Amino acid sequence: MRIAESELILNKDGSIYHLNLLPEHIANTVITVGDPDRVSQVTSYFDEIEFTIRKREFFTQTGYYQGERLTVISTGIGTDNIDIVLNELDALVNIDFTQRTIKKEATALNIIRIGTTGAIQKHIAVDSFIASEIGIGFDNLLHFYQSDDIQDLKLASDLGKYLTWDAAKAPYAVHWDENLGAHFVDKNVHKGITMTNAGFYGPQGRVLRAPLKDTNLNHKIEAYSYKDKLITNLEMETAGIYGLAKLLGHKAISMNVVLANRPLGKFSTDPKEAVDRLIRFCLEKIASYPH
Ligand SMILES: O=P(O)(O)O[C@H]1O[C@H](CO)[C@@H](O)[C@H]1O
Ligand SMILES: O=c1cc[nH]c(=O)[nH]1
Repeated sequence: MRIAESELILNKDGSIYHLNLLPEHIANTVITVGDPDRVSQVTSYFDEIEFTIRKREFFTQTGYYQGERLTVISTGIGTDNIDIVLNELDALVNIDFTQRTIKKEATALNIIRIGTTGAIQKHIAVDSFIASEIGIGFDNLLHFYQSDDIQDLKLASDLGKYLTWDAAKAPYAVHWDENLGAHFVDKNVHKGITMTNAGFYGPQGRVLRAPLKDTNLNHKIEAYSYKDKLITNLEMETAGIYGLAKLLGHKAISMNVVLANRPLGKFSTDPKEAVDRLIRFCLEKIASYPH
C-alpha cells in the first residue's frame, strides 16, 4: 500500500523529514547519543568520516571505525525525539521512498545508545557504566503502538501496583536484545533496569523550587525489586528506544555512564572524560561484535 505524503514526509531532495537523511547515508550499525556535540566526540575516533548533516537537534555523521561503517546520530533529549529518530531510521532502511511502499525484505539495524544517567542505588558509583537489561518507560510513548507482545507486561503491572501509579499513566517495560546486550556486559559494567521518564526534574524526583507531588517516589523506586533485580538508574530515552526497536525488528542496547548518584547527592567531577571512557568502551565492543 502506498504511504501518503502527509505520513511519510520527504524533503525536496528526497531525504526523510526530520533527520534530513537519504537511505544511502546510514550504516546498519547506528550509535545514538543525546547531545549533538557528542557525535563528533564519537567520530573523533573514526578513521574516516564519509558524511555529515544536521537538522534541528539531529546531527548525523557516518564513517568508518576499524573498517566498519557506522552511523552516529544525536537524538536530543526525551522519548518524543526517540519516536522521530527510530521511525525515520526504520523508514530509511525498510521503506522504498520512490514507491512509498514497505520493502518486502526487512533490514534489522543494530542500535547502540551511548548516554548519561543518574544512579538510584547507592552502590553504583558516579562514572561507572550501566548496560540496561530492561527499560521501563514512564513516558507513555509505547502505549500509542500495538506493542503488548514485545512488552514485559508482568513487570510493568507489578511496578505500577507497587507505586500505586495512576492506571492512565501505566509504565511499560521492554527488554534489550539479548545477544547484542550480552556482548556489552563485562566485569566493569553494571547490568540494570533503567527507568526512562518524561523529564529531568520532577519526573526524576528532583526539587529545585517546584514541590513534588510524591516526595517519596525515588525512595520507593530504590527499594523496588522484581525477580531479585533492582531499578538501577534514571534517564530519558532507553525504554523508548527498546520499545520501538523491538516493535520494528531492530536490535538495541542502551549503555549509560553514571553522572549522578542520586541517593548520595554526588555528581561526576569530569563528565566529559566519563562520557569519553564510555565511548571508547562501546567502540571496542562494536568492533568485536560478530556479524
Ligand atoms: O546524555 P544523554 O544521552 O542526553 O542522556 C541523558 O542526559 C539528558 C539529561 O541531561 C537526557 O537526555 C538523559 O537521558
Ligand atoms: O540524573 C541524571 C543524569 C543524567 N541524565 C538524566 O536523565 N538524569
